[in-house]
Amino acid sequence: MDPIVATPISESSNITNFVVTNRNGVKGLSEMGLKTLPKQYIQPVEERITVSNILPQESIPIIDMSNWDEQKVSESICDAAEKWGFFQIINHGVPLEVLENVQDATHRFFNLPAEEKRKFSKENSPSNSVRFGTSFSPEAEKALEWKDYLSMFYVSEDEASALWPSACKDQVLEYMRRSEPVIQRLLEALMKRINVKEIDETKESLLMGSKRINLNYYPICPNPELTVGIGRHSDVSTLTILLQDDTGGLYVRGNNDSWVHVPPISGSLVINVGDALQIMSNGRYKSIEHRVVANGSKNRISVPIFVNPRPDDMIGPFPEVLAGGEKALYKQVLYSNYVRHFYKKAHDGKKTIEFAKI
Ligand SMILES: COc1cc(/C=C/C(=O)SCCNC(=O)CCNC(=O)[C@H](O)C(C)(C)COP(=O)(O)OP(=O)(O)OC[C@H]2O[C@@H](n3cnc4c(N)ncnc43)[C@H](O)[C@@H]2OP(=O)(O)O)ccc1O
Ligand SMILES: O=C(O)CCC(=O)C(=O)O
Ligand SMILES: [Fe+2]
Repeated sequence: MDPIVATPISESSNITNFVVTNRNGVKGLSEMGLKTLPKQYIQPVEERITVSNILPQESIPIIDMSNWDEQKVSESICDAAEKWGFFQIINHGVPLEVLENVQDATHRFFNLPAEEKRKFSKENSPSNSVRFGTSFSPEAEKALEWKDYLSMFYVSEDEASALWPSACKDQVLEYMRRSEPVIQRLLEALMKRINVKEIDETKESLLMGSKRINLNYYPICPNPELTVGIGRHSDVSTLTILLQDDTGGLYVRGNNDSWVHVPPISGSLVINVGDALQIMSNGRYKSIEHRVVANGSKNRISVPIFVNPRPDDMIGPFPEVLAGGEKALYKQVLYSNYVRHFYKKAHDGKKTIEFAKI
C-alpha cells in the first residue's frame, strides 16, 4: 500500500483559499484529481470512524407507514423516537418520482460551474435565506469537513420562487410540499405519547413553524479514512426528514462508543429527533449524535428537511410534560439564540444542548 503523505502546508493554505474563501467548494478540489488528502481535512484519530467501533448487527427501526392511523404504527414511531431517536419510514406517501426529482435537482445544482454556485455564497446571495457553503463552520473548525451544501430557509413560496436557484427550486419545493402530511402525522403521534392531545396554533409554531432544507454534496475523497463528511452532531431541529442516495455512509450513535450504519433503502426517508424536540419533551425523545463518512469512489448526496420552531419562539419543556410534577431539565431559550450557538462552533457531538440545560 502507498504511504499516506499529507499535502504540504504551503499548498494547503492555497487550498483553503480555493475551497472556502473563493467558494470553489470541496467538489472543485475533488475534481482536480488530487491523490492525497490536504492537511486541513485530516481529522484527529478519535473523530475518524473505524471498523472496530461499528456495530454491524444493529440497525435502526424501519416503520411501514401505509396504515399510519393504526395504533401500532403510532406506537412504533414513539418507541423508535424514545429508544433510538432515529428510524426509517417506508410507504410514507411521498411519491418516488418526487424523491428522484429532488435528487436529480441536487446533482444539477452542484454540477453548475463554480461561478454559478458562488452567486449563492453568503456575500453574493440574493437572500439571507439561501446560502451555498462548504464544511460546517470553517472559521471555527480545526479540521474541515469534506462536504459542500446549499441551505435554504423557507420564508414563503413567493420568496423561494423568486430567489432560490432555478436549477433545483421547483423540485425542492415540491418535495417540501409533499412531505408536509408526513411531518404532521409523525408529530401528532409523538405528541399524543407526551400528553399533548391537540396541536393548536402555538404548538404548531413551536413544532413546525419554520423549515430549512439543505442539499448536501460529499464528493469523492482521496484518503476517506482520514476525514469525515460531517462530524459528530445532533440536529437543532424538532424533527429532520432525510433523503439519502444509495451510497450509504450515515452512522448513528449506538450504545457506548459504537456506531450503527443507516443502510440506504430505496424510497425510504430517515427521520431523526432534533434538540428542539428533546427540549420540548423534557428529554423523553432524544436527539442522537450522527456523522457521515467520506467516500473514496462515489459522490454522495443527501437532502435533509429540518423542521423547526420559528426563530422568535421561546422553547422549553411543554407544560403537559411537566404536569405530573416532573422536574424541568431545560430552561426557556430563544430558538434563534440556540441556533446561533450551534452555528458558531465546530460540530461537537451533543454539546449544543448544554446551552439549554438548567
Ligand atoms: C451546514 O451544515 C450543517 C447544517 C446542519 C443543520 C442542522 C439543523 O438542525 S438546521 C436547523 C436550523 N434552524 C434554523 O435555521 C432556524 C431558523 N433560523 C434562524 O433562527 C436564523 O436564520 C439563524 C440561523 C439564527 C441565523 O440568523 P441571522 O443571525 O439573521 O443570520 P446570519 O448572520 O446569516 O447567521 C449567523 C451565523 O450563523 C451561521 N449560519 C447561518 N445560516 C447558516 C447556514 N444555513 N449554514 C451554516 N451556517 C449558517 C453563520 O456562521 C453565521 O455566522 P457568520 O460568521 O457567517 O456571519 C447540520 C449539520 C451540518 O453539517
Ligand atoms: O448526509 C447525511 O446522511 C446526514 C446529513 C446530516 O446529518 C445533516 O445534514 O444534518
Ligand atoms: Fe444531521
